[in-house]
Amino acid sequence: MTSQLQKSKLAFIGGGNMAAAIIGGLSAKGIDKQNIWVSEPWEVNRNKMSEIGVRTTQSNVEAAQDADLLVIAVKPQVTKGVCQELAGAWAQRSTTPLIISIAAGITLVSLREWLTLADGRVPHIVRVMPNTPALVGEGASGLYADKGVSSSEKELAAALLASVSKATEWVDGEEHIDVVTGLSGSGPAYFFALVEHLIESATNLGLSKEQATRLAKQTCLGAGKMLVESTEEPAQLRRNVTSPNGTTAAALESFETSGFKDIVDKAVKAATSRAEELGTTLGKS
Ligand SMILES: NC(=O)C1=CN([C@@H]2O[C@H](COP(=O)(O)OP(=O)(O)OC[C@H]3O[C@@H](n4cnc5c(N)ncnc54)[C@H](OP(=O)(O)O)[C@@H]3O)[C@@H](O)[C@H]2O)C=CC1
Ligand SMILES: O=C(O)[C@@H]1CCC=N1
Repeated sequence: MTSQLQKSKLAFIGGGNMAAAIIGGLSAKGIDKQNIWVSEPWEVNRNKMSEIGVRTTQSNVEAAQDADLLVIAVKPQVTKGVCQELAGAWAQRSTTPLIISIAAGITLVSLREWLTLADGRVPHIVRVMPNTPALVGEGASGLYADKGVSSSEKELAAALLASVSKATEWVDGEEHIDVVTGLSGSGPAYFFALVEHLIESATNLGLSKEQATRLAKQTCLGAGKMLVESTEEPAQLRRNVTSPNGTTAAALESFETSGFKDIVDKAVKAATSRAEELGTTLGKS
């Protein structure tokens, strides 16, 4: 973590699942919780944040007061209102925080318009697509900076995400943030769904749910660790498990006969398209 991040005042607008994951990861990394403000209207989520030890408020404007870096962590559908509220409150401020928007699909064109101050100034904005494994310091994040974002601001944004992510990737086109959303933003849910199905299948075949759960979870973790730590390609790791005419070959053939590649391809495209659609229906494309 950079010293600049350690001494920055961080504000999170919205204290839901993704904010909790990032803040939990930051807190585990030892960042000063007194430097983190969260605004959250829902008392239950606000209390969860208070229990972590960060400062909480119902007021977005109060959370954003004097912030160096502000994370917009509300649903895409409420992003416009939040941005306009903040822009209104910042009219008298000589400086504005670096904005990090994690809202799926919401484009820089929209964010810029909604965040423009009365005197025409526009805060600097970085779009980021993180994922919930940030909570355990194993996040994967894609980033794209608006024009005008300085290299030190890019470093600050990257430092925030890198402190909770093992893969922090600047993408070379804004539209690629939607692809990151379809890959790693939504990705943890794909693996959770696969594990749910594995447990159900093994339970139906006679294992106890508890045993099946332990074995499936550890298989997922072990495979993930090999993917990250091995120098071999995913395809080679797959081949290493697959004995000719053995059990894995039988399962993989079944996957392919059921159209596995196509199923995954369609799912990633569906998520990517949904992100694009959110951008066009909720804002400006
Ligand atoms: N969850 C994920 O895995 C990921 C999510 N994202 C993005 O992160 C953003 C947040 O998602 P997620 O954390 O899942 O959503 P959540 O609904 O869990 O969190 C959003 C929080 O914002 C609160 N909120 C609603 N309106 C306001 C407001 N006007 N001001 C301040 N807070 C408000 C909500 O309160 P209430 O419930 O009362 O409405 C809620 O607690 C989304 O834009 C999503 O696209 C990005 C990557 C991954
Ligand atoms: O499902 C969603 O829309 C958000 C964005 C990526 C993960 N969750």
